[in-house]
Amino acid sequence: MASPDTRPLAHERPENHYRPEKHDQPENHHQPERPDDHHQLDRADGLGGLDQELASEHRYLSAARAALDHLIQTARMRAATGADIAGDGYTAETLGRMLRGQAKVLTEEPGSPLYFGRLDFGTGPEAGDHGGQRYYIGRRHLADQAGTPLVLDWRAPVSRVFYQASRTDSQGVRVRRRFGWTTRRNRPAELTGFEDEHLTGPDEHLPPTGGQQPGPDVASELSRLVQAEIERPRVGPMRDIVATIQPEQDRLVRAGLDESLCVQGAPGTGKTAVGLHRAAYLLYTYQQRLDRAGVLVLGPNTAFLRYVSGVLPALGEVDIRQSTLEDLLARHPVRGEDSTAAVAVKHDVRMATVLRRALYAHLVEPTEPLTVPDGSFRWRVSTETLRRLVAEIRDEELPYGLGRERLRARTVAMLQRHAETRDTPGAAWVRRMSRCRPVTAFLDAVWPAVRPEDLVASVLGDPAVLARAADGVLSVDEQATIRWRRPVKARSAAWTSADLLLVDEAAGLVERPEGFGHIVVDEAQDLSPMQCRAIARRNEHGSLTVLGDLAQATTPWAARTWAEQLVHLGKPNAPVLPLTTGFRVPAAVLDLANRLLAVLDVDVPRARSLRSDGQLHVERVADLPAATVATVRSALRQPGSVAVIATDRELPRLAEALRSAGIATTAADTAATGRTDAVGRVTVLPAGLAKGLEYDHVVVVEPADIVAAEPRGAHRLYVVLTRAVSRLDILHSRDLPAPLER
Ligand SMILES: Nc1ncnc2c1ncn2[C@@H]1O[C@H](COP(=O)(O)OP(=O)(O)OP(=O)(O)O)[C@@H](O)[C@H]1O
Repeated sequence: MASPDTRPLAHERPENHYRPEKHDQPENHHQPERPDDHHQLDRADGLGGLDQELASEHRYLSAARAALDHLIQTARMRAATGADIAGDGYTAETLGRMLRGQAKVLTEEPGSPLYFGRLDFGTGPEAGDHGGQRYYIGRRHLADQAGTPLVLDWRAPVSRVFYQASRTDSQGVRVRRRFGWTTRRNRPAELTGFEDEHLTGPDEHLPPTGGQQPGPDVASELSRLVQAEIERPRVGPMRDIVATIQPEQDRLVRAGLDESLCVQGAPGTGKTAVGLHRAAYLLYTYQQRLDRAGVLVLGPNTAFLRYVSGVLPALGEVDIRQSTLEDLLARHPVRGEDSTAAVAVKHDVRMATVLRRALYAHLVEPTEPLTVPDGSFRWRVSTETLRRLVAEIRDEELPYGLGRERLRARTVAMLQRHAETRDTPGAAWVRRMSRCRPVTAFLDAVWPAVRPEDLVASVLGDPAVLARAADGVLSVDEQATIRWRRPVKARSAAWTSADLLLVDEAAGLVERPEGFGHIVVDEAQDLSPMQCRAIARRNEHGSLTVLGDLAQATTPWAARTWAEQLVHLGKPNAPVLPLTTGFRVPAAVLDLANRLLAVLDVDVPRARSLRSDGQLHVERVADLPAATVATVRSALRQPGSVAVIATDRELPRLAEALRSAGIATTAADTAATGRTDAVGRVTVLPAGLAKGLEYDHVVVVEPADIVAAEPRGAHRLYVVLTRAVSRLDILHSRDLPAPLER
């Protein structure tokens, strides 16, 4: 990349923060500012100089905006003429699509800030090639017409320094500047101030964040703009954290494409954010490799995916597939339902052995020679040779379908050897022999083609097939649990969700599925071994980012250790790296939730919150619906989102009480659409859907019921309590679960 031009580092002042008075009342902050977040400048201390500095920043912004406008116009013009200049229809269409896409991406975020930070390198040896340079860092690369970079992409190598440099290790940076912006609908973001950290100058200490000490890796001198961003009310869907990625997160985001990682992180430590930013980083850095292979992000449910769906497009990445595992495996609609016991057996890793055995039971040892007529000749392959070929190919452990094709090819090669004694058979001869009836009949008898659906239907529908394949693997009772009551053809089977997992396993035995270059797996603690295998076979040659928290494991088959889970995911050597600094949950709430860890029986590091600003309120009440209405009413006096979380059983009567009281609510299935109008501010959410989501104010109703509702109820309660960004109300009429009692 060409090096950005050097600009004079004029007008520097030692002050950490600057915001001119005229911008005192922004409407809607991109990085919210509160008047007391910024040191107001003493006029005698050089306001004139700082005004000049801000004026100079505004001039830079104007230049950047002009460059962006030019880019947009050029892209639009090219999109309009692209079809005419391309040589053929296909190229025209591809080019047109690309250019239209480019124009769209550029114009889609007219209001968003073009950059969020600036680095001024010093001239000492640590600055290396960057000595004396100044770089602006933003979401996208932007250059002027001459090609001079005006804004560097946050993923560019030098941008790493923006996230990693500190006073103890300045990495050559003299000043790191963060910009404050306000955004207003349909208007360009307004630059309202900036904040400087002098990393090599005299010790200018930013006030500590207060409350608990942050983790060792997090800058103990947390920037006020970063603090404000972390504490801002949550409205609408999840946003990117590109301006405020912390050093411990940045190290995970920027790990190389060949590195598989497992991130064990307590609630709100930014696992999801890290996973999404990592996907964007990898696409930028390894574009060619990943353009072909693709990147997949797997999330636990559609509400969660909807909540996070805006993050990657905001980072300019629209070609990343985001899906639930169920949707990824949905070859057929789900029409049936399993008993709890049947689901447990079908998700058990032993089913992989059962299916493999059932599949390979189709192989039959050759018992007679193969004879193939060829004009006036007849070629013959002996029984013994055929047996040897089958045994050799079996040992190669190819997918079953490829094994069949290899047997075809090797058999024809044998025939060819005979034919070569008379003639020189060419490609057409090989093709003809490959498809001739005797060869295909031989394959059908010895190595028959098997469809995955038929295999699963025969295992579940034919007790004799199941008994043979599951002998010594599943108990007789377990076999009875999963057996269909009568045989059903695959075509008319009422597949259950767990059956489709078996069909996918079977398909993976028959053929290699389409793989991805990188897969980000969120909430990975909840995956069953069979689900892990479905991911592993799509990632044989790629790498994984595994994100999760053993303490939040709520499924019956959830992992107890990462070592075990990583084996099923096919990456046994991936390092398990902790994230322990909480960005969501305030300290008071986290302290309460952490008390549950003692009964969860998992070995995880505790989270420490960066936030001391939250509120926790626990109240025993006689009338839960009435208390919920009163609590939500008072919650609505504050900005931000509100969620009422309870068991499935409790929720309808709470929703009804809210409705009767005239409080509009959003149902759980639309909970994550990011509506910010009054109707969408209150969500009623079953405890089972809360995972991965967050709300400013959470009202948890009757925790004891949440614990009692399912075998891993205490884990569920831990998830539910840690959804709160600012305020948590716990309403209960029964005794609280023991760990929560004071
Ligand atoms: N460096 C950061 N700067 C600002 N906000 C951050 C940062 N890291 C995380 N956050 C915010 O903290 C919240 C929690 O992040 P995220 O949902 O990624 O955490 P998580 O570890 O996946 O949580 P959970 O396990 O509870 O689902 C989000 O709102 C996210 O934007």
